[in-house]
Amino acid sequence: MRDLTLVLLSAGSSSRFELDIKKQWLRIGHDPLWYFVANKLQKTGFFSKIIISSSKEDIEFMKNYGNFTYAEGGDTRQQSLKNSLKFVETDYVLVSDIARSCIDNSFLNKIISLSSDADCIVPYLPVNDTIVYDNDTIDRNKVKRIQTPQLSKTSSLRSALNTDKEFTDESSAIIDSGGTREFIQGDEAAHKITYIGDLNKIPCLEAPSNDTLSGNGFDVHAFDDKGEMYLGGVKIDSDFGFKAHSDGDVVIHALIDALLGASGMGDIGMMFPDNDDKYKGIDSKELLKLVVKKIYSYGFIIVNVDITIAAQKPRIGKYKMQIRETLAKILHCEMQRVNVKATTTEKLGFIGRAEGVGVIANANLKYFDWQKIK
Ligand SMILES: C[C@@](CO)(OP(=O)(O)O)[C@H](O)COP(=O)(O)OP(=O)(O)OC[C@H]1O[C@@H](n2ccc(N)nc2=O)[C@H](O)[C@@H]1O
Repeated sequence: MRDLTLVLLSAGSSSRFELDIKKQWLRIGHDPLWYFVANKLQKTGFFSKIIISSSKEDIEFMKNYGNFTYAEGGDTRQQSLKNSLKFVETDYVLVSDIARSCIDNSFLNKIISLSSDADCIVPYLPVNDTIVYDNDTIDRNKVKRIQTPQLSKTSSLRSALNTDKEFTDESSAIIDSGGTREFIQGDEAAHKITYIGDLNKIPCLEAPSNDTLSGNGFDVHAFDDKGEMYLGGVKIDSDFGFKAHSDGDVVIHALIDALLGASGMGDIGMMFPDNDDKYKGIDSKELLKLVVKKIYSYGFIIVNVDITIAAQKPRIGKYKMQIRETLAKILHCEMQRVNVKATTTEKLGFIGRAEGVGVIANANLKYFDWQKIK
């Protein structure tokens, strides 16, 4: 058995998937698709290391799930592969697209254990349809539908990728550089998810968990005797604002922490450090929009949020509806799923002494149910 590294390419933008969610973040139970695939392949014991190529911002979140080696993706599949090869120390490397999510062990074992001295071992499927190429009908027996995973000699692949030409698979690059490849019978089950309709052709994927994921957020800001006041994205009539690095919208900050908490993405200070000039005076609605985009792209949907504003002043009542409308629009959910409460502390503590405002928020999320759209 060869000493082997697995490279899983998962840095795609899912541009052809036409949903807010990136396909590698579809959930199988509680597991994102990329983790479902990496975990399954890790359990085969075939690989001395598993390298996953993904976008820089996704890698931060992915580290929550597993102790794989993460390589920053590039603008193209080939660039992502080159970046991943920097971490490969074995003579052989198996490269697969995360979107081929149902590779079974017998298929994998057939590729890995093939005794061949070719630079690349390539699974393919025959073509059953009539093929017309540039208006000419061609011999379909000479046509192959190439699949991954492909097994390459690491040195051959590295030198083959030392080119300005772009290839969509390893074997094409290796052949172009004068290397050799051996074809092996592919597997229909190793179908690649490209379009939403492909979800019907991936038998091994189970439905996402129906659990509700709950998170909470808490934030406080002291009053400042100058500046404008915003709460829940709404301008509040007052001659004082909040002491803060941003616009001090303590409602949105608590809500962001509730969303980050429910999705397991840490907290607001990790995502928007309060010593980063980029966020000085920033409209907190922009921070919320960034968080909501991540929530949806990572495969969550927002069920409801509930916010309690503890303040002796300002009076919140007349702003509640406007706050709910503003937040619901940013959260992409109906207004009845956004509840806003206000309370005083009966003049007790720093809030009762009107030194500042405290907010507690709760958010409930579910996983996007892709089974309903396929
Ligand atoms: C919105 C922003 C950006 O402009 O600033 P403000 O406008 O509120 O000042 C920040 O995201 C607002 O982050 P927030 O988390 O409320 O600030 P802090 O309470 O100071 O915490 C900053 C960071 O320190 C960490 N932290 C905080 C308290 C603590 N005892 N230990 C910690 O390690 C937290 O994990 C957080 O990520």
